[in-house]
Amino acid sequence: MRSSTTPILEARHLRKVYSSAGGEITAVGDVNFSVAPGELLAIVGPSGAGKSTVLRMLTGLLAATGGQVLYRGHPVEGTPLDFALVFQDYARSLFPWFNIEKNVQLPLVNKVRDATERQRITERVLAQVGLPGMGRKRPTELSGGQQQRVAIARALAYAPTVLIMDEPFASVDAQTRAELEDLVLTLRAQSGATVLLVTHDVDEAVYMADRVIVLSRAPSVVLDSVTIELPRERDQINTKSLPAFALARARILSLIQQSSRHPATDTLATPKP
Ligand SMILES: Nc1ncnc2c1ncn2[C@@H]1O[C@H](COP(=O)(O)OP(=O)(O)OP(=O)(O)O)[C@@H](O)[C@H]1O
Repeated sequence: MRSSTTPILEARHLRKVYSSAGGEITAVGDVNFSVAPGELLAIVGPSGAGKSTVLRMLTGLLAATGGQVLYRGHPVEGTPLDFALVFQDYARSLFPWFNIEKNVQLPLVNKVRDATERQRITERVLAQVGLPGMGRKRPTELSGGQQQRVAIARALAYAPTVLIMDEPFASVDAQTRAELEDLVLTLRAQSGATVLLVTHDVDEAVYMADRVIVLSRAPSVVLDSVTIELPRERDQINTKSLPAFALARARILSLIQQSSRHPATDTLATPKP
């Protein structure tokens, strides 16, 4: 998708300086980008580039030191109600003492007042993520991949306008990872949601995204915004065999490698006076 339309989300001169006992660390230097409605935007960069920090600022969970996040043209103060978040650590994002249904329904309690309707939505999303009839089980009775499906179902139940995912598939095996990537692509096609995905995995970013933002080492800036020239319908084997896939992958990997070879001088902690 091209971003010729009005952006739904914008990062303007985002900056984040963390203060810790050892001094100050400028994690995010000056990050600027915008996201079009319905776009799937992946954010990649070297380890420690500040990808998660940028994502947390976009969600309003973390205050920026400088700059602004705009959602539909308005500054974000606190997480907008139509955002849903999925993180890497499914084991900590599900409540082990609640069954699957209850876990999926928790964020819906204030949004959908009618309990029967909540139950109907829960059953629908569990079927959509391939876990029909599993609602009465507890998270510990499910595999890691199944637990992450529940986390995705919970986000989906909320019918978000913007789905934010931070390394959502990093803790599952390669086969499950591929299945979950395809699941998110299918759900995104059905819902039309805007999706932001932080990932370490350049192949995953190219496979899933419409566009990939490449961050430099900290203090990060956007090195490039790479539009992925692949058909919208993706397939784990055929898409990855296309020349356009290899070209985008090579370009992004080379940017990350170059960035890693030239460490930014102000990455190191500056001791407090
Ligand atoms: N709460 C915090 N307090 C102090 N420093 C932090 C905090 N959170 C992150 N940092 C530092 O900010 C920098 C960026 O961290 P962040 O987790 O955003 O990067 P990342 O690109 O997501 O990393 P990775 O790819 O390794 O997951 C790192 O140097 C990290 O140590």
